[in-house]
Amino acid sequence: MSATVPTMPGALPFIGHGLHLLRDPLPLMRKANTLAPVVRLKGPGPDVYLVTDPDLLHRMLVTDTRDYAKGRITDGAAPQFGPSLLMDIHFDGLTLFEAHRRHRRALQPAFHPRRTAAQVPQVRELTQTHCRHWQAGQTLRLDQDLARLAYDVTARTFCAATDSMAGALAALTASSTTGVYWRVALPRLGRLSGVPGTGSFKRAVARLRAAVTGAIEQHRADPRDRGDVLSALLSARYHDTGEAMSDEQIVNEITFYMFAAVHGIADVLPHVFLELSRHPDAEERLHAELDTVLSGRPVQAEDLPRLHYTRRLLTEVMRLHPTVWLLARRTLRTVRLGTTDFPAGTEIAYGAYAAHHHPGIHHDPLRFDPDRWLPERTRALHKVAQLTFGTGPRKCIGDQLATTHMLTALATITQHWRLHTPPGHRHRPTPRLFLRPGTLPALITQRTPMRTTSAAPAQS
Ligand code: HEM
Repeated sequence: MSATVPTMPGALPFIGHGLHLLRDPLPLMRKANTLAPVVRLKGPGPDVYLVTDPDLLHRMLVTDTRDYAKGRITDGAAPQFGPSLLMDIHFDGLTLFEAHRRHRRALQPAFHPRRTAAQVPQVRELTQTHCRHWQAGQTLRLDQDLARLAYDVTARTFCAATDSMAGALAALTASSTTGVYWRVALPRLGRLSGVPGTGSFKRAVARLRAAVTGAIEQHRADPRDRGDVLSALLSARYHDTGEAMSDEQIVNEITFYMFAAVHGIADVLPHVFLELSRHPDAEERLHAELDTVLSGRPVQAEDLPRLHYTRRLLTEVMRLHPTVWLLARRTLRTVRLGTTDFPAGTEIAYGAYAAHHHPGIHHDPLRFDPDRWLPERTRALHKVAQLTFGTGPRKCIGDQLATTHMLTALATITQHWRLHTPPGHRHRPTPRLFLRPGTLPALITQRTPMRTTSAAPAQS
């Protein structure tokens, strides 16, 4: 079957492309786009087939999704976090597809838009408090500083929890991306105890699980809806049996959600400020929109749908710097992709980074252009043009929540502050499990929002 699939150049004996994937995978992803609809990556373990063609991606993720399991993600992450929605979930008598649908249906109400919108004041206040320690003229490590904000926002909106939970989340994030990535990139090596991040990662997961267990006890002792995700999961029920989830399952879910959620404010927002530093025209338009829509007052949930340019900017930053840049599937039966049949058990990968940089999907893909997301222009785009949160039945369940948190924090910060990377700063992102911004210094200056009389939606 694989005779028709070209192999990515540069494979090394024994480890194949493993070292490239650990060291500098982003150029490899762009190169794959130029080679073929499906490209073989060699590994120390089984070969992985990276799908780059947009129509094949759509088939794999949307129309033929029943033919695939999560594969490596489950192998790499489930033993550490416990099985949860992101991974392969099994219920007796149901196919993998049906089991996922049943589980997702029970969890979905926790992410209802009304619940998410109700978190805006909390996220705004946490951001305002966080920024109080900033001083004009100061240079910050933006990557570290915004990560601290992300831990606070995540701990409070997911578990109504305070500092100790945020501390556990910080420890997990610091130790995790390398350790988990090694397990996913090189599953066999990942089982060895000397793999970077392994010991501290396991301790950090245990610490966060203990903190979530403590939060469950507190919620049970005082059972009221705190507006957080945990309150909603405690009242979640399976539609067919009316059963609640076990506490262990809730801990699995919440631990993994928080692990994922941090990366919005912690990783996407630094990339936003990087792009604003590079594109003063975009910064000017952002400020103009915020001043027109907010007129100097703090952002509210009702403002978010009117921040059209801010949303486009965020979408474009996540196109160029997609946090979840590479994902995997495993075929459950023989599937045909293009002209090749792949037998059951084949490892398949897809990447938001590759798709977002594919010249057949995006015109001039390296160019930063928030207006490519204007409604009249998106209509012409391929269905897989936006894979930041995946697509199809396995699309991110937290996409709206993450977007709401990011927009709220971004609007609150940029109303009053400019954060510019110093001239000559060389951006070195770290693509591990998540695409992180790397070291990102930023000089802070203050700005005073213009107070306009009109509160009409901005036409930017
Ligand atoms: C900027 C932040 C985030 C990004 C970029 C992101 C990205 C993604 C992507 C690309 C997928 C698709 C996975 C696949 O195709 O295999 C996904 C799935 C998922 N995400 Fe997120 N995510 C983010 C935030 C969150 C948050 C806040 C949560 C909290 C609940 C979350 C929970 C999940 C879950 C549970 C899934 C699996 C959904 C399913 O299989 O039904 N993510 N995410």
